[in-house]
Amino acid sequence: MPDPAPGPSTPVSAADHELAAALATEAGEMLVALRAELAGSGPATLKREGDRRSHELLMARVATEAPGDGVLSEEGIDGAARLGAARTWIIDPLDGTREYSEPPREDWAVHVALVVDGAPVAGAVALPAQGVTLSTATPSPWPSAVPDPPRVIVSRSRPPAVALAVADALGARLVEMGSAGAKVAAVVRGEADVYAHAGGQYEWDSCAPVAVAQAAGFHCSRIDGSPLVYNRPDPWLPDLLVCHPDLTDQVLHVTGR
Ligand SMILES: Nc1ncnc2c1ncn2[C@@H]1O[C@H](COP(=O)(O)O)[C@@H](OP(=O)(O)O)[C@H]1O
Ligand SMILES: [Mg+2]
Repeated sequence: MPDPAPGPSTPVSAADHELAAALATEAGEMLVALRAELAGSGPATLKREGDRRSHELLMARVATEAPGDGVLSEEGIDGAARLGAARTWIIDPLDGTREYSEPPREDWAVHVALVVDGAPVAGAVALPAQGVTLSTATPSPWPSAVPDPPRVIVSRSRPPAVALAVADALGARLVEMGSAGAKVAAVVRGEADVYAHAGGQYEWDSCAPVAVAQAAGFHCSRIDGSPLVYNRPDPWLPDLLVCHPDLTDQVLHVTGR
């Protein structure tokens, strides 16, 4: 009999997967309603109130539903408690804040992930304007065949040179989209094949998307192929590769393994 695979020392239950999905969906529904309520009030108000209200909702819900766990949120004040916690929730209350402030754009997301021993073990990415939540509670179908030409998805405001180099090497078509969560969701849903990012991001930008993509069979790593490790003292995690497993070797050949 083979040795059991190494895994987190703290059990993760079905309830954790369901909680991640429920929280991301709930915050997303609030954000959709808030966007309608604030129609006409301008992008700065939408950005400020969207970030703040979603963070407040999620912090209150985690405190009630998972009281002993640590939390790291983009909009919170970080402390040392999460580093000593056996389980830590890593949350981006509104990813693609800029796109949220530009209705009717749909490329923004809510990220909720649970990290144990540095690994995202449960997570959800809500795409509230599309009425969709991807989660580890019900993993998305395994990747289907890569089309010809493949599609490389990039930031609409700051596409990194590495993504353009990958697209060039693969003879791929570029697809522009806001939000890290929306881009990873597009890969998981078969609307793109590679998301290669470099130059800046934080753990909350990629943690829940990576939980969802890994559960659906996609390759997830740093841009050089090394593992993504979460809940470190410094949440700066500037690069990311999520791609169709059939393209991993070709992409890593370009991005520097
Ligand atoms: N160079 C950089 N430095 C810091 N954060 C970056 C970044 N490039 C992208 N991000 C963050 O990654 C998310 C997706 O960005 P993009 O849409 O450009 O791909 C955004 O998160 P937020 O909207 O939560 O701030 C954005 O702030
Ligand atoms: Mg973000």
